[in-house]
Amino acid sequence: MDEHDIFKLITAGVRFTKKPKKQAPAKLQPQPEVFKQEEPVKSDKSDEDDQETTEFRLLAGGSDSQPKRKKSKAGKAPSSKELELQRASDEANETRRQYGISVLGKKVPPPVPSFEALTRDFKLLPRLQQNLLARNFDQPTPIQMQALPVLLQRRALMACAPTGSGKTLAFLTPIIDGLRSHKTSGLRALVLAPTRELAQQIYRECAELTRETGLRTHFISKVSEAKQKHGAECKQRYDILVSTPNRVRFLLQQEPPLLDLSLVEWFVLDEADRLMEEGQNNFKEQLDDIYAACSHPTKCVAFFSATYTVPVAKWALRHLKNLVRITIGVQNSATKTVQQELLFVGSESGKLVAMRDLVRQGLQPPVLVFVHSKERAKQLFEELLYDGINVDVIHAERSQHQRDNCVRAFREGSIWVLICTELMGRGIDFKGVNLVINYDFPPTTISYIHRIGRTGRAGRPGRAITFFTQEDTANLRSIALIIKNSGGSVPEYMLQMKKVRKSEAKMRAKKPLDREDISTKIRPEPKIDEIHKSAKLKKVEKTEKVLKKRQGTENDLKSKQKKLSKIKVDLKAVGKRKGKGSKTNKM
Ligand SMILES: Nc1ncnc2c1ncn2[C@@H]1O[C@H](COP(=O)(O)OP(=O)(O)OP(=O)(O)O)[C@@H](O)[C@H]1O
Repeated sequence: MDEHDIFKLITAGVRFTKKPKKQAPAKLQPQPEVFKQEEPVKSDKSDEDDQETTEFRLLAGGSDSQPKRKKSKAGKAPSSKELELQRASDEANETRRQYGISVLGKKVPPPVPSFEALTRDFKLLPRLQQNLLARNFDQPTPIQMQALPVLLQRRALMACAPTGSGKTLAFLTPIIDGLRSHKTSGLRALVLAPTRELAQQIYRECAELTRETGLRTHFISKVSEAKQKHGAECKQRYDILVSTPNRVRFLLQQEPPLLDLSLVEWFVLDEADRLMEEGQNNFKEQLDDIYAACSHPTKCVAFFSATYTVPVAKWALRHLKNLVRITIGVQNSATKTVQQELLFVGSESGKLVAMRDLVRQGLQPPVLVFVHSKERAKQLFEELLYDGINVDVIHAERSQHQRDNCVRAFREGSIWVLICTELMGRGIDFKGVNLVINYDFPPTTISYIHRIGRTGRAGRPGRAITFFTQEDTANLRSIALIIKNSGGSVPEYMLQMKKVRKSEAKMRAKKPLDREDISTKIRPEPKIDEIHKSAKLKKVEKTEKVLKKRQGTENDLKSKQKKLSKIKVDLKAVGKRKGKGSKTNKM
């Protein structure tokens, strides 16, 4: 079995043989036969769910789009046309079952089993055909098999397929085929991704696929450059724009706007669930403005991700006409090509010991290491650099130039270990990453699925090690379940742990644990007055809580709270001046 065979098998996900209705629990059943566009997606109350917004559902291969067998009138034999339709539909469903493809929607076109069938049936642009052939891919992946014909028919699509299963090609090919040749009218396709690195990667793939088609693709690297590229005086118009939402919105907000999106026929969101997240520092608001500016009445809208949340599905069902939903394998699950391990390291300082142990045993580069903040990324970088490891670090505080260099060096193999934050957790396709280390426990299962998906891509095997301490046990059960569901083994006690309340899981996702610094430096013992002050601060906070609960006049409460917060600010200022001196580290 070669790499490609493994890829096909793995990305096809789990297959289920149809069981009689009585035996299968309701939540494991495929979707109902008739597709109801208006019906909101309900959150499955499955045990695995540790987040309010996460939808875990096992979907059987097959389709609700299957034409129902017409009863022949008064025993009349079906016509040859009817028989032909039935045969085609049975064949499509068999392919779907074989590759773990589930579809929801009306009249979903059959999956295309080969690139030859695709080019023949859809008469793909000849130059695009050649560019696809040049990639030397033997066969479309399951998501490509089903998403390509759907998008080539310009249907609205919400697609969910495992990490590293070729979703990028699944949306770029129909865009390029749909646009065909360059037009000077302006932008006709917009692809949005949550990070600059991912947008740049999509742009590079688009540049390869559009080679010699005449189509012009642009990636907004610097907004300052965008004025010349897109402003009114710009003569050379682009056909496809790949960007992050904030850059696009910035250009739309200029007076006069530097972007005209009224001709956009293709609107694609990669990592759609991340882009649609609401709340502070999220993209949803920007996306609303951008979507409103894409006023073309018949634009094709497509959402892609390896994970989906209920609000995204609800939005799609409410706003997109004639929507098709595709799921490959089990929704919101980790890719099966990754061998996953959970490693108990005791305490924060135990992580450095474990890391050094792994290095001593011999790391097989390239290795990606995830931590939860830029501060921690810098700290770990210093430590590993000191150990003489060929390491670099990437986080939002580094300049664009530094980030680009870092990504390039890691791709080229001159950097062996790359420390990163959530910034690199999604979408980035580093070829051949052998190992992902979750130095800091991922804040959510969704984050875990994406982080470990940086390895084990395109059918290659990968390995992921997740460190956990006593403090991380709250989310341990849900991640252990993800590992179990993707074929890995985990100790039984982890699965028996208490389920975290949704509110707590949500809070943890928003506010990760306050962890001890990563350092082997010996720190001075805290001075007595500092200990005293931190105890006093705790007391103040406690009193504040009690006051909030207590009934009393509002004014009284407010003035007391004012006094307390002043004391708190003063104490914090003292604490800050003393800095990290109060922390101890045992290493
Ligand atoms: N048909 C194919 N056969 C083999 N490899 C493929 C095929 N299509 C794409 N690939 C390769 O698979 C790798 C992963 O593709 P891609 O980055 O599109 O994955 P993805 O599904 O978007 O992953 P993620 O969810 O992590 O963003 C890429 O290196 C790509 O070149």
